Amino acid sequence: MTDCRIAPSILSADFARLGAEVENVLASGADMIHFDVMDNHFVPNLTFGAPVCKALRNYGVTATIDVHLMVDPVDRLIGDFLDAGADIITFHPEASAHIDRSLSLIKEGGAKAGLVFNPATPLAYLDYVMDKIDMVLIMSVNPGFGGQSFIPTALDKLRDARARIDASGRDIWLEVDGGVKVDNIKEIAAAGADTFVAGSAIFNHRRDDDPNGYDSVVRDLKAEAAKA
Ligand SMILES: O=C(CO)[C@@H](O)[C@H](O)COP(=O)(O)O
Ligand SMILES: [Fe+2]
Repeated sequence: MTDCRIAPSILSADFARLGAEVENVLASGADMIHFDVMDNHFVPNLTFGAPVCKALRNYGVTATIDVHLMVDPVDRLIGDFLDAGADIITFHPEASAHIDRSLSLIKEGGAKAGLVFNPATPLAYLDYVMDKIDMVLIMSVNPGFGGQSFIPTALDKLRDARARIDASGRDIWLEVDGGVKVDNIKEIAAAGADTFVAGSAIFNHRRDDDPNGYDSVVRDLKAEAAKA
């Protein structure tokens, strides 16, 4: 495979040391930061909002911040995240009454836009908005929590999404989120993903003998993906 981006989900980071965790994981070779926003309504969990994204920017984080909105409704928060410095904003189509409008809000604000597909949500939502999409995010767990197991049917869905992206001729990233580990990333990459969210696989595998704590696991994820 050519592209391979590792996007650590800070959901599994130590929140009390968030700035340092982000700094360390980026210094370990991660390509971007995955920022999971949960509202205890669209998903049964509550995390953090735009002020935390802004705080990371103020701390000095310049890397791509990939905001995964698990909130309903979506539109009111888009402006907050654009102001907070988000580079990519993705949302679940079920959570927007006007998907085309939500995508336009993100793009007009200067960020990349994407749709997120739960395991049982059909890719048909892409049909009439492909020209506004910069990223397709395939959930390989039901959203709400880190540390769940990869749902194997996501592999077929990735292949389907890859075919749609290739047919579009556009530069659209195909991200996968949930249960990505060193021992399954090769198969996931072979199914067409180029951007890999990994939360527990990274933050639960800190090594004190690595210069930045996460060097070994980020290197192993990339090496396995490259074998696809
Ligand atoms: O969006 C979500 C969960 O809803 C994810 O981004 C998880 O945070 C990924 O965690 P792991 O499955 O990699 O531990
Ligand atoms: Fe996520």
